Amino acid sequence: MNKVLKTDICVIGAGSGGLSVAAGAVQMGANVVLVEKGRMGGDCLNTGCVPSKALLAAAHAAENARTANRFGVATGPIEINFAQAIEHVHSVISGIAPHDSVERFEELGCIVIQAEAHFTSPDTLVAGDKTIRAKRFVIATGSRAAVPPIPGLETVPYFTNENIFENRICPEHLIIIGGGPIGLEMAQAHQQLGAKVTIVEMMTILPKDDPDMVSVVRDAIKDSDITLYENSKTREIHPAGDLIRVIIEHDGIEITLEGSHLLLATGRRPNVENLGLEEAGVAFERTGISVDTRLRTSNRKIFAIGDVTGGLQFTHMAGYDAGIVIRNALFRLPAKVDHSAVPWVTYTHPEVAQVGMTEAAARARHGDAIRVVTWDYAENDRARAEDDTTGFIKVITTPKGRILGAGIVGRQAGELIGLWSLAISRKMKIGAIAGMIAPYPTLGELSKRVAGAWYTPGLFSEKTRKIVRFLLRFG
Ligand SMILES: Cc1cc2nc3c(=O)[nH]c(=O)nc-3n(C[C@H](O)[C@H](O)[C@H](O)COP(=O)(O)OP(=O)(O)OC[C@H]3O[C@@H](n4cnc5c(N)ncnc54)[C@H](O)[C@@H]3O)c2cc1C
Ligand SMILES: NC(=O)c1ccc[n+]([C@@H]2O[C@H](COP(=O)([O-])OP(=O)(O)OC[C@H]3O[C@@H](n4cnc5c(N)ncnc54)[C@H](O)[C@@H]3O)[C@@H](O)[C@H]2O)c1
Repeated sequence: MNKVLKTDICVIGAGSGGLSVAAGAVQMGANVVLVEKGRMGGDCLNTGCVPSKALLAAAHAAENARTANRFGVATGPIEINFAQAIEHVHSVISGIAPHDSVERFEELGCIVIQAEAHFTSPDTLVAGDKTIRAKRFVIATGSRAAVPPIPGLETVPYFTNENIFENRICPEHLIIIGGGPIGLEMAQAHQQLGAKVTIVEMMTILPKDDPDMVSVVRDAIKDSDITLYENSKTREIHPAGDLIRVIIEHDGIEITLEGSHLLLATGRRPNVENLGLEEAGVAFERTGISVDTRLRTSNRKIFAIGDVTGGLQFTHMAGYDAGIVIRNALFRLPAKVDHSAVPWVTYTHPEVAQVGMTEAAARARHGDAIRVVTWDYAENDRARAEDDTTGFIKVITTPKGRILGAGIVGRQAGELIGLWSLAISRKMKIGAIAGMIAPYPTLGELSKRVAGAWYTPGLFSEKTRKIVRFLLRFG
């Protein structure tokens, strides 16, 4: 008979969420069992954030070399070794992997089981030849690429995020279905590394972001050699000799595309299958495991975090969820999730970053009782010096200046959004940002200037002029 392992916390899935719970809980004195069926580090390390940003870094190097001429730097024709770019991707993964490894987690004091786990009852999990009983379980099994029901798809080879970073030959023509963050980041990475790229999106690109910002990204994509079809239905897919034929409907017209490779980037499905969720009494839907604001499932001793809950699918959210679970499970504090200051960034060129409410969300909640201020990169001296003046920052406040949301499209938008995340989470008013001293010349000045713009109508008004003239009478 299996030996039963008894523990305080059992975590299923060693990705961004599961590793954060395990590392935090064990270092705070809990006994922790961590179960992982695949590679330690999950999607983010192996097939998500890390490889995609590493590939983008290689692509940016190519693009910078290609455009260096405008600074008077001649590079001559550039040569791209795609396989070497992929080597760079894998060396970055290998560099980070020890931090997420079995060895490190065992050293921290966790028992790590490398097997697929499933519940057999509300308080029992089986993983390989081990049976685990835990005071609390945490399901952090993540998500996988959703495969849309396109007729003929099964007749051709295709990439998803799971295998594209294994491809060492630059695609001659990469057709990408889906214009969300994965589709756009991979489109630019491959185009800048030498591939011809076509994107087919059934709605509009980046549908979760502010349309004003998205239109700046759309212009950049159209200015590059990427072909973009929005509002287009993919009708069918066939092999065509060595090529892949994709038939789409765009503006009522049938268009036939032929590519050497195909990437599906059409969203995610939560990993809820074969987990024994019914046996555990854990309710779930197609979109993910249902959780309350404390991330408890319908079985109060089982929590679910990260992508498997189908919420905001980002590494930093899986990490944030982990903190909520630790407070609930270890300290018995009724900590609840607060999504009012969640940032996200899409690493296109230009980057798009958002935190808090978009303008549309703020209008839906507050009607016209909001103020919207913007400031252009073209007015920023650092952006001019670096010859990258595309983009703007937009901030949404209440009439009294409480910050509701901020969006940035442009160079380093992801680095700039942190200030606004802090401001919203600390419920700061826009005056705090306007009063900050920003070093010159930095892109950070964009934040100060947009906050200053909030005061411009009042500051340079007839009323202010009258007050100043009155005060000047006294010497
Ligand atoms: C191409 C791409 C780029 C991305 N870029 C970014 C980015 O730039 N920034 C960002 O914030 N987010 C990004 N994301 C999203 C990010 O990767 C996910 O939000 C994050 O990995 C979710 O973490 P998780 O812990 O919920 O799941 P995962 O990291 O997927 O981990 C789940 C783990 O559970 C294991 N598992 C599943 N079922 C079982 C089982 N039954 N038994 C045992 N183990 C099991 C899996 O093997 C996996 O290792 C990107 C995603 C993709 C695909
Ligand atoms: N920079 C980042 O933080 C980053 C990067 C990549 C991924 N991610 C995370 O991973 C998630 C998944 O990314 P994603 O881009 O796959 O998903 P997504 O859901 O964000 O976007 C998928 C896109 O595909 C389109 N689509 C769906 N079915 C289609 C079809 N049959 N034909 C044409 N278009 C279709 C959708 O309209 C949508 O625009 C993201 O939502 C995000 O949470 C984050």
